[in-house]
Amino acid sequence: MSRYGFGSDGIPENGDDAGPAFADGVVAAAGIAVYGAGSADVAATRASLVGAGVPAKLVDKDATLWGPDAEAEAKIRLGWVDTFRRSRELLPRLAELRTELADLDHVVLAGMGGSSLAPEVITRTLGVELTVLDTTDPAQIRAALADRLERTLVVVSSKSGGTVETDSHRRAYWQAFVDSGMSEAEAGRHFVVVTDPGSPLETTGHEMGAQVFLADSDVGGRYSALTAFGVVPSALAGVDVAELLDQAEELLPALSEESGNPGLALGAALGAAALAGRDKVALVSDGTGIVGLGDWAEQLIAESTGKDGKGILPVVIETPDSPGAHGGDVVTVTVGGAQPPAGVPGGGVRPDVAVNGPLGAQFLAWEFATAVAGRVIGIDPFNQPNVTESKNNTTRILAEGLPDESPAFTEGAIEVHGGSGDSLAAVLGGLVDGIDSHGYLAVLAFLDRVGDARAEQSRALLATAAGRPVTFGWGPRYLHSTGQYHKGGPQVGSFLQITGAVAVDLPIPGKPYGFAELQAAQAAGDRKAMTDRGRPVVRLHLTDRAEGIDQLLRALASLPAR
Ligand SMILES: O=P(O)(O)OC[C@H]1O[C@H](O)[C@H](O)[C@@H](O)[C@@H]1O
Repeated sequence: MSRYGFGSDGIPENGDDAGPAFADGVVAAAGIAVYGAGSADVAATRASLVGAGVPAKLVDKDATLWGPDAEAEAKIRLGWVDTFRRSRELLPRLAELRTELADLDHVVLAGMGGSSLAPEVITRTLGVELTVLDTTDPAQIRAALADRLERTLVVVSSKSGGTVETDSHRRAYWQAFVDSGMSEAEAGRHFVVVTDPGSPLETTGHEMGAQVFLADSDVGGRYSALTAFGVVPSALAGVDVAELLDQAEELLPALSEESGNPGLALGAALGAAALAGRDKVALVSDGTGIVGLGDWAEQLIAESTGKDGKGILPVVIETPDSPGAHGGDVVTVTVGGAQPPAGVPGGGVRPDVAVNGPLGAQFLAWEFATAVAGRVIGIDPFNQPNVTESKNNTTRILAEGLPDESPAFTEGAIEVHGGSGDSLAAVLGGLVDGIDSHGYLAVLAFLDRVGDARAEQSRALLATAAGRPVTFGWGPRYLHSTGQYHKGGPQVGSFLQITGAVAVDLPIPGKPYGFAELQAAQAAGDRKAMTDRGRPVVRLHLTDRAEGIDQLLRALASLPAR
């Protein structure tokens, strides 16, 4: 029997003595079912968590669960457990606002990391349009500004109120509204602000004449899916958020239980696997109705656990057919929304663990599981000690100017910086060969998520060539997510950074730099954080983006598979 209760052909084992194994491996409540968390290792971990009273204590928001060093932060970070109650209070005002702003039917969400990832999953899953801006790419932002401006409602979401990308989007939209002939009062009507009480953005929002929603301040960004950060933009875009809150509420009672507790089962499975050396989690959508949860869970898991040289690396796999879902140090987790009765979870993948159930309950179950896994592996799941490193480098670079770097060589539309070899294929082959035996490769693309979307195909090609976990992140979005793990987690990463020429820049009103310079400084700042750690970093700069992406994909396809 496999260690997580699934057979090697992906069919749950239910022959011989393993007859009830599959059934035993299912922990379900409130529509959430966690399959495959019944192995001996997991059972021991679960028993020790139960012995320490963790489930009930966590539901009671006991801040002592992660040790004395984590206690102060945990005291102000456990509101996510029942935040859905407070979020309900927002619903009448949101309904009114939707009617009042019915003419603004193009909703743009400016927000980084925890301030945009949940609304993106919610709206994608429910098929509701929402334009998410979590980029500094000038072409992507210019395209958003040019799209139905007079009908655009911009939700500016930032917990701290000080995030440079979000502040820059706010400035660019304000300028665009005013330039289009709107009065300041009219422009203000096009903004909704979501922030923590007392943040600088609260003041700015009022000054702009925006609608201001204050979020639960005792919930950290990556745990904020069911707070105003998840609820406000989703509701304004047209989602029935009450349903999501109901789904979470229904799950809560089970989370304090010693058995029949899906959050505990998932957390114990992830934590036990990490302790046993399986510290990468491949997240695969099983195709049963939840779209993009992996991108949200990626931030939750990476930023919560990747620190002190420890952590769980989330690896988002595009489809059940994509390469890289399995590996000796990988736990394969499929995620879905509506497992048919008697259906086999996994959507064609051979999962170690399968999590299936409604989205609102998934959010709460994954948050609970991450906090539990954090205790198992011995880290503080609520801080992010290394996120500021790249930000500080970026600020310094913006003040001092971009580093003067010349490429090792240029091949076609690609300038190659770093690595060894005298052709693109050789450099890429060398990068892949150099991946640590317990390591991973991260592709970090500071490009246009929409216009340059094909760059994402590099992940699957590299996974095939490397035979090791390969992640893909759009910069600067990943800096607010997996960036913490890259710097704070086990130092076994190799990095392929992709930057691109900017044809037409976009100024940031009130700032001495434009988006192109900010984007370049963010890429350079993160490069520095990695090279300072001695990690292998290759940078490919595309002098022509479309041609450069083609060339890169061709070079990757030519690498031998492992
Ligand atoms: O909501 P904000 O304050 O703008 O923060 C957005 C993001 O910024 C930081 O990088 C944090 O590490 C993330 O956890 C957070 O979600």
